Formats: sequence, C-alpha cells, structure tokens
Amino acid sequence: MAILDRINSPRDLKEFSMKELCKLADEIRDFLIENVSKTGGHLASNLGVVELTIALHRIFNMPDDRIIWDVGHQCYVHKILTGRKGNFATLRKYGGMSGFPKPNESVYDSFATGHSSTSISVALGMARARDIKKEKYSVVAVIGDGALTGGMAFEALNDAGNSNTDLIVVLNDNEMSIAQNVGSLSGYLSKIRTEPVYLNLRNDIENLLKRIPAVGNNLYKSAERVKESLKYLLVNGMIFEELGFTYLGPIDGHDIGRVCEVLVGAKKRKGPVLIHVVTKKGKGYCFAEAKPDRFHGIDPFKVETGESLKASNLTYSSAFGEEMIKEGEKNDKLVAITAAMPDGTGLKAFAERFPERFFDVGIAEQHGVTLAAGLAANGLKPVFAVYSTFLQRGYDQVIHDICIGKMPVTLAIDRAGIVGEDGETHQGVFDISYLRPIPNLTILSPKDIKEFRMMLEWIFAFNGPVAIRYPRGGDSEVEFEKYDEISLGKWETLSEGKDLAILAVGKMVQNSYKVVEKLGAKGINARLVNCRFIKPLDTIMLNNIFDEYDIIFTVEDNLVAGGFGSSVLEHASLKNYRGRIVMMGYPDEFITHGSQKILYKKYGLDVDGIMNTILKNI
Ligand SMILES: Cc1ncc(C[n+]2csc(CCOP(=O)(O)OP(=O)(O)O)c2C)c(N)n1
Ligand SMILES: CC(=O)[C@@H](O)[C@H](O)COP(=O)(O)O
Ligand SMILES: [Mg+2]
Repeated sequence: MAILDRINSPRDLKEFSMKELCKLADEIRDFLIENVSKTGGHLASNLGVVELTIALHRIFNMPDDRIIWDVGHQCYVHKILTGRKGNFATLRKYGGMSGFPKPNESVYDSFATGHSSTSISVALGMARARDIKKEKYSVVAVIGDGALTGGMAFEALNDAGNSNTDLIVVLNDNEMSIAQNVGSLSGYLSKIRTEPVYLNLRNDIENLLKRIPAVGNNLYKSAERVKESLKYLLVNGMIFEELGFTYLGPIDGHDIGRVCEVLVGAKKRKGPVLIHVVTKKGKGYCFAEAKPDRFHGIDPFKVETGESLKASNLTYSSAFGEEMIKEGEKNDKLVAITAAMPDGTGLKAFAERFPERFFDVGIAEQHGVTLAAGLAANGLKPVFAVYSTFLQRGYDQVIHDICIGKMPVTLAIDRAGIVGEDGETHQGVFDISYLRPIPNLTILSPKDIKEFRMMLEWIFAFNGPVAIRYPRGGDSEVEFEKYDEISLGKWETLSEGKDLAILAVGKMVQNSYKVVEKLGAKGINARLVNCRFIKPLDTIMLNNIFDEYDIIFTVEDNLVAGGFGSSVLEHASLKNYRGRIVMMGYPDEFITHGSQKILYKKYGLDVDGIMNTILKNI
C-alpha cells in the first residue's frame, strides 16, 4: 500500500521511518504532477517544498501549532497531508478546493493568504496573542525568498526581531520568485548559499563562549565582544542576527532528516528564529526544474512533454508587451516597471530588448509606484505594469506620489475584473472603485485588444497620471464595426436605439454587443455606448442620454459599490435625472475561485445574464 494512502492525519507522519518519508516524498511528487497536469495550478513551488512540508508536519502538531504559508501557492503538499488528497480533482474549480490556504476549508489552514509577504506579520500577531493568553504552541511562518523582497516582510522582521517573542520563520530559498529573484538581499542569500559556514560550527562557537567564565564585568564585556566578532566572521545570516533573530542554516531543504533536526532545535530556542532552507523549485519533474517560471502557475499540460494543453491565443498582456516594444523603439524616455511579474504582465521581451529601461523591483508594489513617480519627476515616461489586485498594495503611493503632483505615470492594470481560478485574494474587482475618487487621474478601459492598442498609443502621447485597466486572457469572438479615434473623456456609441441605453465598460462591451443583437431580434432597440473613459465621464453624451432615455443600464467587471455605474448615478443625481439606472457588476461580497466563464454567469455578467436583467427591468 502506498504510504500516502496510509496517512489520515498529519500526526501519522510521526510513525514513519526516514526511509518511508523519503518514499512518501516521491509519491507526493507523482501525485502533484499527475493532478496538476489535469487541473492546472501552482506546480513548481509545490514540488520544491515536498520534504520541507513533510518535516514541518512531522515536528509540529497541527492544528494546535500554527503554520502560515506566505502567498500560500505552495500549500498543496500541506493540503495533501491534512486530509484533502481526495479533493485535488476539484483544485481551483468553482465549488472545489481552493489553491490557497483557507481556514474555512480546513482547521489545518491557520490563516488565509494569497498576496505576498504577510506571513511574518501574521505569525508575530498570533505569537503575541498566544503569549498574552498564556497559551502554549509554536507559530511558524514559511516565506519564500521572493516573498522576502516585499516591504511588509522587512517591517515584520524589524518588529519581530526586537520582540523576544518565540516564533519560527522558515525562509524557503530557491533563488526564484516567479522569475529569477531580484535585489541585493537575494544576492546576499546566494552568497550564504555558496559560502556556507555550517550550523554545527555555530553551535560549537556558542558552547565554547559559554565556557568562558564570567568573572568580573570587564572580562564579561570582552567575552561578549569576542563573541560578536566571531559571529561576524563565522556565522551565516548576520543580517538576520543583527535584526534580532537566531539564524540557522543554510540547510538542504530536500533532506527530511536534517530539516527535522533543525526544526526540533528551533522549537527549543527562545526568541525569534530564522531557518534558512535551500530548495529547488520544480524539484523532481525535469520540465519544471528546467523552466520553474513556466511551471510556477501552469494550465493543464501533458506530463510526458510538459506541453501546455491550452490553445494559446492573443492576450491583453502579450499585446501590451508588443506595444511597449514598439513605443520603446521610438521613445527612449519610455521605461517599464514590474513588481516581480515580468512574464505575467507581458514585459519579458521589453526587458530583453531594453534592459537599461526595465526595472523589476521584486514583490514591492508600493516601491514600484513611487519609483515610477521619481522617474517621471526626472523627465522619463514610466509605465508600471501591475495586476489590479496587487496595485491595492500601492494605493497611498498612487494618491500621494503620483496624483497630487500630476506625475505622467501610466498604471497598466492587468488582470482587472474576474481573474478566475486564483479566487477571492486575486480578483481584480476593486480598482475602478478605489481609483475613481482620486483627483487628476484619468482612467480608461478598452472594449477589445484592437482598441487597447489604440489607447496605449494615445497614452504614450498623454502627459499626466493615467490608469488603463484590462482583463486576464484575450477577447471573445466579437467583431466591432467601428473604432472612433480616442479623445480625452469621449465615449463611443456602437449602436443606436430608442428603447433603452446600455453603458458598458471594457470587456463587458463585448457581451453587451451580443445582447443588443439579441434584443434587436425581439424588437427592442438599444443604444450601446462604449464608455472608454471611466474618468473623466463623457458628461456631454451622458446628459444627452439622460434627456433621451427613461432607463439606463450600466455594465462593468468591477464591484457595483463605488464603480463606474456609481459615477453615472452621481452625475444623474447632479442633473436631477428622473429615469431609472440599473447597475450590473459584482455585489458586496468576495468572489470565490472558478473559471471566468462560470463566474460571469454566476454574477449575471455573461450575455444571458445581462439580457435577463434588461428584460426583467423594462
Ligand atoms: C503582493 C503580491 N505581488 C505579487 C504576487 C504574485 N506572486 C505570487 S508568488 C510570487 C513569487 C513568490 O516567490 P517565492 O516567495 O520565492 O515563492 P516560490 O514560488 O519561489 O516558492 C509572486 C510574485 C503576489 N502573490 N502578491
Ligand atoms: C500566486 C500568485 O499570486 C501568482 O502566481 C498568480 O497566480 C499569477 O496569476 P496569473 O496566472 O494570472 O499570472
Ligand atoms: Mg522562491
């Protein structure tokens, strides 16, 4: 019988020999490859933490002890070991198992994650609560070297290191973020990896120093000084030591026995401890080892060849990358920024073509925004390509550093709207609501990729803060007949009709276009407006629409609260509009995981849903 099938609870791991645990690691890898090849998901990171996760569950007693997975995309092995092996066929599917830790899914998921660099703050909070309540359990944060580039992680290290709180941080160092990891800390880690001074030596030194008799104040002080100097010379991870952590490592994260040994030692130590574990992203699957970035988050694929089973179509991200290169050739002031997403945002080719004009700042969206402001302040034309959900991290910076000073920064907001399988932590459904109130900011959204390219060209010539939001993936099969020239604050009427008006934004214009055809077949004539500028509104056209129609529908891939429809309502109130405005968008709830198609349907934003809402209301 497979060892994997003999595990009913993570506590069962304590019964197995090291040899059996190694066999278990192999079985888990086969299981992961087999299952993720069918469902898609975050494969490479999980293959890298198989032994580490087994060791954590062998040494700690969950759910009493707490493990917080930073980002959480590497929690699949943890899910397998905590009774959810049978749910993998439903991974990331609507109604199925989430790809991230979810306390409402299992008591073994101590905290929900999804965005990077939060784990040390959470762990410190939990540890402080434990101490105040005089409870006894261990708290462990598992954070990757990529996640460690995020400002929050530094803030938490700074606080935890000074706190004397018992807390373990496991730094999983695989030299990779999604792409190659960046920054000077990453360089420092790689130096430790390549010039390691082993843990045993550290213990020997500590033991030796303890034996120096503490007679007299002066001798004690000298001993302390010697100790500090020796530490500088001989102990790895001095940065962490200086921050107040006991640093243990680097250790081979694929050696279960060794990891267990160090975890046991860490558990006994007082105060904050950081264990530096070195792993290989994609370990055990040759294609993922060779291209860990491609297998970071992967669509279903063929196990034998590693080839993707999804047809590749033109995406907004790839069109963005193409337009950036075209503009980069013409304008040497154009610079591009990413926060650790060169591939996802389509900027990889730009980075290769113009390395001196490309900045990967690590998982540091706040810094990315303000870096862009600085570049703009000194005469460059920065474009920060960032997912809608991650721009939430840089909100204050958009207001404070870009918009107050009217810096000509472009926020290229990818993955706006429903992203699908990543679920509630990643849906890009807030950006219209959080950006719309900011003075001086112009916000656009294209009806399709062709218009997206036109808008980018317009933006490249525009001098001011601008945000353009566009969805994950590509277009549906809608062929528009017209593309008016882009002009600041001007909307585009795509069909004329006297019975009702539909004001649609972004990709929702495509669904609305099909709705207009269907309504026409029923003898209902609708005017469809492509509201290209979310801000400023085309108030001239909107005032006309108020004059001509008794009922107006707004459609957007964003929350209703504070969204585009709300801005139409605000203007209607100003103009004392007497008709009805029906808003379509997402309700006041977090949107779960599932395919974009299913979620559009669920929230009435697919063609049938929009059609039904209109028919119900006229
Ligand atoms: C705030 C934020 N920005 C960007 C991301 C996208 N993202 C998810 S995982 C990841 C890389 C994480 O690297 P690391 O922590 O080293 O984990 P690994 O996959 O290497 O195990 C990035 C950039 C995110 N989840 N959160
Ligand atoms: C875990 C995480 O935050 C990223 O890996 C994210 O899942 C990437 O999303 P895309 O697949 O849309 O690039
Ligand atoms: Mg990493």
